[in-house]
This record gives sequence, C-alpha cells and structure tokens, in this order.
Amino acid sequence: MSRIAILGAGAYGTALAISLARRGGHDLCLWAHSPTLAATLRESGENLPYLPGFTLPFDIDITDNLESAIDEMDVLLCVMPSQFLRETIARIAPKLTRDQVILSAAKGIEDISFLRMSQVVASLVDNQFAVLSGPSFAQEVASGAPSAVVIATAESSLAHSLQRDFTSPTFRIYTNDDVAGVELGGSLKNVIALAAGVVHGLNLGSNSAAALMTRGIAEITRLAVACGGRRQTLAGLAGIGDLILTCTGSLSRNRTVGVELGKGRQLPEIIAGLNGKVAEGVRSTTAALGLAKRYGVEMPITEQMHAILYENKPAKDAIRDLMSRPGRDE
Ligand SMILES: NC(=O)c1ccc[n+]([C@@H]2O[C@H](COP(=O)([O-])OP(=O)(O)OC[C@H]3O[C@@H](n4cnc5c(N)ncnc54)[C@H](O)[C@@H]3O)[C@@H](O)[C@H]2O)c1
Ligand SMILES: O=P(O)(O)OC[C@H](O)CO
Repeated sequence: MSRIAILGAGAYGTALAISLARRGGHDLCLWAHSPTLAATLRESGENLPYLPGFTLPFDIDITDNLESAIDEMDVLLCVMPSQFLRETIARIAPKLTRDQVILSAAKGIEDISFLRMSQVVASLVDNQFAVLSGPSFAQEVASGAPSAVVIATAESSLAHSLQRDFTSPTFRIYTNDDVAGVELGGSLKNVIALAAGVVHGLNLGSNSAAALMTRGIAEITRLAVACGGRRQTLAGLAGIGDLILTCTGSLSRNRTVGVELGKGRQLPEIIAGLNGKVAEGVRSTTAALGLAKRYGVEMPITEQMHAILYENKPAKDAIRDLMSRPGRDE
C-alpha cells in the first residue's frame, strides 16, 4: 500500500485518482489548486468543470491545502499544467521529506528556461523523480477503458515499485529508464497534434495526416536524441503511441485547437473557449523551437506551427511551405 497525493484536480489528475481508487489498496488525497474547485468536488462528488460524468469515489480525500495534501505521503503525483509545476514544488519544498517521491504526469516544457519537468524539479529539490506518460485520455482512463502508459525513472527499484502501485486490470504500466526521451515524447507530440488538427481543419485528408504524423515523429526523435533520449523510447508508448492518440483522437485539446486554427479562427478566441483547460502544445511550441535552435536540430513542422500560432501565418501558407522544402532522403 502507498499513500499517494495527486496534486492537480484537472481532468487527468481526477482520472488518475479514480483509476487508483478503483485499483484499491492506497490512501489517496486529491489537491485542487482552487478552493472553489475543491468545494465543488466535495459537494457534487464530480469534477464538473474538468471531467464531468464521473463519480469521485468516497475514499479520495479532497483538499485545497497543499501542505496538508503532501503530509506523510509516499508519492506526490504532479498533474498540474507544466507551467505551474515550479511554483507548486517551490511551495512544498520546505515540507518535503527525503523519502517522498515526485512523479510527474505533466506533458510540457517550461517557458523561457526550456527545462523539462525533471529538470525543473531537480533545480529545486533532490527527491527521487519519475515521469508517467503515454497515450491516455483522461475520460478513457476514468471510464476504465484499457490503457497502457510508461513510468520512467533512472532508478529501477523505484520504477518497479511505482509500476506495482499504478497497475490495475485496466491500467498497464511499462517501465523505462529514459526520463528525457519519455518527457520529450509527451511534450513534443502536442506540437504535432496541433498541426494534425490544422490539417483536419483545412480538410486536407488522410494522406496529409499520415505524412504529418510520420514526419512529426521523425523531428520529435531528432530533438529527443539530441537532448540525450533514446531513439527506441520514441518508438514506444510515450512517443509514437501518444502521437497517434493525440493526432487522431477527437478528445485531444491540442488537436482541437489546431482544427480551429485550420478553420481560420484566432488563437486568443480559441484559448478562451477552452475555459481554463490546458492545451500544452500552444506554449511548448516555443520551447521546442528554442531547444531545436540550441541543439541545431531541424524541426520544420514545429517551425511552421510556431509561425501559425505566433506570427499570424495563414495555415494554408504553412502547408505550402512545408511541401515546397527541398527534397530529402528519408
Ligand atoms: N487531460 C488529459 O487527457 C491528459 C492526459 C495525459 C496528460 N495530461 C497532462 O496533465 C497535465 C494537466 O492537464 P489536465 O488535463 O489534467 O488539466 P485541465 O486542463 O483539465 O485543468 C487545468 C488545471 O489547472 C489547474 N490550475 C490552474 N491554475 C493553477 C495553478 N496556479 N497551480 C496549479 N494548478 C492550477 C486548474 O485548477 C485545473 O485543475 C497537463 O500537463 C496535460 O498535458 C492530460
Ligand atoms: O488532450 P490533449 O491534447 O492534452 O492530450 C491528452 C493526452 O496527452 C493524451 O495522452
């Protein structure tokens, strides 16, 4: 049995809490950043703003008090949007004990610093770290549809202990020791999912979508390898697996943002329509491009996605420019 604090009561934190409660055998506490959200969860027994339609089991403690949420917990599962990880860890740092494990499920890269979540955590505390990533829409995890994800950490005994903690008949865990590869797979696929949405919004058809996903994983892999990840990791659940899901699944927020951009809507209006739900790729596109420049890696899709998002480039022009690049070997 483990004591697990789930820090972040958005769609995915709530879904993982439901999945862990269904598995049974753990003490669970779910921390909501906003007191209003915590009160709604407690009163309605449902996460109406972020994951409506799923009942929260009674055995999940719900709180908006971060310090009490982590008190005497073994695993701190961080599931807030990536841009809030730093401030959350900084707040709990004085109270952390050395034996508490930080497990991140956030799929993003920090703005400006271009740090991965493992690097953000390591810049603040020296607790053991692991990352959970892979193809897993919150709604499907909550409903108990069979899903498989990866938990990566440098320490194999920790990987196996977390694998035991999270494994259930509907949630299968693979372990990996390639933290950088798993983190970058999960973050960079969001950029390609935005582009896949654009292709769909422009009604370009299946050939374009297949080409985009294939060339997308090629550029994700180039950058991940340059950052120290393993090529093989990007061929697994945290790479191609999550890319396929997010580029093709209509539940994806990133893909949805891309679809609307492809239809010609403006980014601020699209983001406002998400009502506080995060599409991590919108911010990670800038960080991905920053990392690509730092490591001298060519990322043509990411470059065009950045131009659509931040330079008002019409989506059709971006596709034309991708198609008119000089011919290459595969
Ligand atoms: N939704 C999914 O299907 C899914 C699946 C896998 C991974 N993820 C990842 O999980 C992370 C969280 O996404 P989500 O979908 O659960 O969120 P969400 O979009 O459903 O909700 C956003 C959350 O951010 C919280 N928030 C707002 N300000 C905050 C602050 N200052 N500090 C901490 N939290 C704050 C809100 O209370 C809310 O809980 C993201 O990195 C996402 O990529 C999501
Ligand atoms: O809804 P998205 O686009 O944030 O994708 C959710 C998950 O990352 C899918 O694994």
